[in-house]
Amino acid sequence: MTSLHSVVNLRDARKVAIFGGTHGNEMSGVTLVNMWINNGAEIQRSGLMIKPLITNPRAVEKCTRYVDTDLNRAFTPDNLSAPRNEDMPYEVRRAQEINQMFGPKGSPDAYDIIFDLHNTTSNMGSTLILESSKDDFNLQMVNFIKQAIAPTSCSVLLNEHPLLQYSTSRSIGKHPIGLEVGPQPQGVLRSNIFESMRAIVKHALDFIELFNGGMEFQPCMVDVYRVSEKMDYPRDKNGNITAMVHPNLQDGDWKPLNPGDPMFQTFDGSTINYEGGSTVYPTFINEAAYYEKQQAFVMTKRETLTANGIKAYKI
Ligand SMILES: CC(=O)N[C@@H](CC(=O)O)C(=O)O
Ligand SMILES: [Zn+2]
Repeated sequence: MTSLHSVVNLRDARKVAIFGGTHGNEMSGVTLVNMWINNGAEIQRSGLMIKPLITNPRAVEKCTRYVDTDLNRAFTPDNLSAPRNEDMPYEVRRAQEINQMFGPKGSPDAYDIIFDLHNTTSNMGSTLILESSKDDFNLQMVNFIKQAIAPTSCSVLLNEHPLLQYSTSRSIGKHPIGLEVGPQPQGVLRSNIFESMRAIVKHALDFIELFNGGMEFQPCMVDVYRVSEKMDYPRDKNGNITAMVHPNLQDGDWKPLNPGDPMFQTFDGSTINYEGGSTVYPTFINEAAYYEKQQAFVMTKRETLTANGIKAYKI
């Protein structure tokens, strides 16, 4: 391909974690991880240490997103370094425990790859979530997965925004990767969503095995949707919503929203249009968990990233 992008040598990846139940009511990840804890044959790969973990067992038990605070926002430097005490929110204590087991975040001891399994009530299909546009390993893995499941589509959401990025459970690993599959209601298990998630995890593990085995992956391009802005529902002065996602936008995740297109519908039937200056690609449209986060959907822009080729070197 180009001389700009070459093949780089990376250390092989030996320690892999699969997190489920970071949100206790997202049932595909909870069920798959519990299944793999009982019998890990399906996720074993030669030369790999693969550890499935229920990250928020109390929330899973209650079938709720979280108990005290959102675990997938809790892995901040402040939380992780706070002196331990019993009055801390449960999820902050749990974040410290998980960081000890799979991190420490930013250290050479951290797990190489952490998959975190989520479900959304939005019509997003299968989506891989990246936190860096520069991570050649993850970009190559995503490219491999996309090709493996084609013609079924798998979108890539890049959350690399200075203000909108958050401190995820997976962020303690060297190569954090989220897997978000929907639509699936909270607390519900749907076979199609479960199987899509399962297939993607298996392809990802195949990729890691091939990489460790010495396969060289050529430079590639990956189409991504980069998070640019979040959009709240229209609200009154008490904070109550005054409009719903417009029927034209509902379930239209990843479809272009052009200036002037309908966005919300008020209870008395009037339409609120998108007034932005350029086309965006909304996703997480009407996600149930985001009402409390004042978010009706997130806007993204399309971009093509280029990844270096990669090859493992052994030490
Ligand atoms: C619906 C949902 O929980 N989505 C995840 C996305 C992610 O893992 O980055 C979250 O907000 O934490
Ligand atoms: Zn989630």
